[in-house]
Amino acid sequence: MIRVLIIDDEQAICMILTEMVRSAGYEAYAVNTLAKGLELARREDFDLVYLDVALPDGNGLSALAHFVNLDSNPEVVIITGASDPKGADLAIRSGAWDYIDKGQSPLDIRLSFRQALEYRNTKMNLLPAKRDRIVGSSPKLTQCIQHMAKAARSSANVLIYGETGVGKDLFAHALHENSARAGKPFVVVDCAALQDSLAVSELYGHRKGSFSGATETVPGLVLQAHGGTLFLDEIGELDLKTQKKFLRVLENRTFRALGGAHEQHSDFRLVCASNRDLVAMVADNLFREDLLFRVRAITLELPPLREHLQDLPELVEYFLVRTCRANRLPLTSLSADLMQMLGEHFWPGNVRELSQVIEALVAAGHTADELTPRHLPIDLRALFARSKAAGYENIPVPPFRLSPPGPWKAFHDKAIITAEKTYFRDLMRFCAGDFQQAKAISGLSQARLYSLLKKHGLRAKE
Ligand SMILES: Nc1ncnc2c1ncn2[C@@H]1O[C@H](COP(=O)(O)OP(=O)(O)OP(=O)(O)O)[C@@H](O)[C@H]1O
Repeated sequence: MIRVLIIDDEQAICMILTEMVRSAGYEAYAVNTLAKGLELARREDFDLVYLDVALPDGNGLSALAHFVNLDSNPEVVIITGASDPKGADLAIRSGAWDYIDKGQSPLDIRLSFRQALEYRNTKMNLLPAKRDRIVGSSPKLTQCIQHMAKAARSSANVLIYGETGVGKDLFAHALHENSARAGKPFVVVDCAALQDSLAVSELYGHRKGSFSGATETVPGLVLQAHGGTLFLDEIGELDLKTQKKFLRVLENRTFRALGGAHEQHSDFRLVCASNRDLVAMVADNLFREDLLFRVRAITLELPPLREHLQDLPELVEYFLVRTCRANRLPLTSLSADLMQMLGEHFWPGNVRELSQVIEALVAAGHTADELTPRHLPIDLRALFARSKAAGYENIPVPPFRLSPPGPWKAFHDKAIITAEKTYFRDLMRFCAGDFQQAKAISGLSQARLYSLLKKHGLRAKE
């Protein structure tokens, strides 16, 4: 939807322009001071700005550059009650789309409006997207690239959704590269690795002496992203306390470092990624609804690889060339039956899994003229066979994790018990039940080995 901002202190002009915009089916917002106009335009995206010259708190022409350089890069039409050729010349040279006199006929004003919108439409659709390192030209992927490029031209917060390995990080980076902030910092926050106790210091920084061990004043990631893009990867992993604090930062882009006396400001554009279903997490009280609304002004959903298999040959070629080059090996190719096998696989790990499969293939078959199914690692061959036999529809989709993984301690304890059990089962199998040999290999004391075997229901030969 086209959005138009009107900045004029004359009520009548605001009404005429608002009426013109709304009757054309678009959104109009009118304010009567420069400060309010700038504040609104920095907060929200506009396609077109009508800017008066003589405003109560400043001169519109002098503020023109602030509007032209906004992330949304709106078209600006200067409106004046006292037009003069010098002012018109200056306005156009400074990036305004048009310069109109309030005394012009309504017909002329409408004509200028239509032309500005036509220009805007052409500009928005024709700018080619920089693909960064995104490979693939299927209709699905092309559409995602177009959405990404469109999102990049606004300043709205973007949430990138998709299963693991579909390219969320890649798209987040491409979005930054396509935005007006390209060339400025692109700061990644790995929310899954953010430890609860250190989250504040990592995000907002700390002052020297603010806690034992704080020997230096360190800027946080939020400040490092000033002028550029802050990318919150796996935002669903943020704990509720950190979510609450970050929501406040998002509202006005100000924060306070640990031990800091003053609020600091960071002008960052926010992009987030998640492979978890944040809506379900909201229902389970694991994610704040207000934060979700803020971060998903624009949503970009990336398809799993099995839904754009037309890209498989291009991706295979890309990873093959990349792997052979990195290992200084001659370029090789894939046999037709191997290609067919890859095309029939379900790809639960998506493009990341494909890149790993190609690396494994090259490692196993770099001396062969051609890579064939026999160069696939045995477990992959078995997996491919299983998924082929089961048929796509019988294999559970590796979805967003719909239920929370639960507390870390329970997960950790369970994982340890499983690993222990595997170890002692393997140990006793290797030793054919010989307790003394098992004791020697494991390095455990007699009593400890007994108790662990008992715990896991295993028995030794006396
Ligand atoms: N379309 C693509 N073209 C080229 N490489 C891709 C593409 N999609 C993904 N990749 C590669 O696959 C790997 C995984 O991508 P990425 O890390 O962006 O996925 P992700 O969706 O963020 O995964 P996760 O949710 O696990 O963090 C990376 O090496 C990335 O470069």
